[in-house]
Amino acid sequence: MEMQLPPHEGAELSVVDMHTGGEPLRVILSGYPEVKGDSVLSKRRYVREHLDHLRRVLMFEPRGHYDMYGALIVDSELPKADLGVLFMHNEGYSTMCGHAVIALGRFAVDYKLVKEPQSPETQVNIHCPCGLVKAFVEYCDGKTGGVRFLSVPAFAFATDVTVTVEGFGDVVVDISYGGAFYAFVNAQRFGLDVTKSRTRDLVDAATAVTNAVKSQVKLHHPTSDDLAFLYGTILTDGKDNYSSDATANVCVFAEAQVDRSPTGSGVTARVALQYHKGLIQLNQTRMFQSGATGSQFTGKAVEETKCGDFKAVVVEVAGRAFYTGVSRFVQEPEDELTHGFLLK
Ligand SMILES: O=C(O)[C@H]1NCC[C@@H]1O
Repeated sequence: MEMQLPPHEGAELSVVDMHTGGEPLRVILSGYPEVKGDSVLSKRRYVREHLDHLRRVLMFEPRGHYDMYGALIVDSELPKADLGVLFMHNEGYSTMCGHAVIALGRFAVDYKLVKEPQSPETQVNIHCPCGLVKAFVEYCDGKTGGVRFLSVPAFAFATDVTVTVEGFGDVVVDISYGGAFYAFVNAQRFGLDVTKSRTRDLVDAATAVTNAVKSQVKLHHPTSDDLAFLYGTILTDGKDNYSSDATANVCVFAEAQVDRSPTGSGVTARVALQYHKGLIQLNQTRMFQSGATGSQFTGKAVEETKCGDFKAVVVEVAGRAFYTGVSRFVQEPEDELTHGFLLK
């Protein structure tokens, strides 16, 4: 049987689906109108204000699901960038996404968004809303492989901050930035284990922390107000002292969305925090494991730098992404659920 749709009306959107450590990435190939704005950050504002219906179509059911994640490739204003990208999820548009950068690195080489690929690694400069991220894609005999990236300067924003969390009382959290801000807490504080507890219990605790930090701590970022918001909470196994063993964490971000991967921007922020606390040295590679799927990324601080007045580090994260398929979606005008819906 031919893989063709019967005659139909309505808009079409085509995508390539990938995953990195189990976390989906839907890369949008076509179907979006021009995204206006003279910078990636202003384009992020533009899609939020004018094109949000398309995020719902591609992220929500029946084409996506509660935990779907997407990437829209846009032009960048930076001469050094090979591409710009906007990230989307169940609640809106994030500023950084490591699992997406790992997948997009491969995608950019395979779909020829960079000039001549080089072996053993091809560099792809990806302009994310948080800034320029440099990805290095293994490339051999015409095939792409693992990806490592150097993120924007990452820094510990505040440590040992006490917040009052509904249902749990006073909780001490650390807040760190890895292209997006996260709160970090040892899951033990809630009697939970990031690798064994029910996902729902981890989500409830992490969401309560996120709500508390959002309402009780004012964040700021030295370069842009657009970056100054809490993206999520990462519950950890507390194994922050350097070890050759992996340390596990679960990231709950956006609207109680659960990352299946170890979270690239979360690993970046966590390494910055560990470095700030003197628990890891420059170029000491640590393994980070997703409590959700067991998938792993490596992370290491490679250089000291500054971000405004914050002492910061450049963090390198590495992982692997895979293709899962391609889809051509349609929106039939008679379909009353065509705009998308979510079940909580
Ligand atoms: O790997 C990351 O950084 C992302 N994964 C989903 C949530 C974060 O944006």
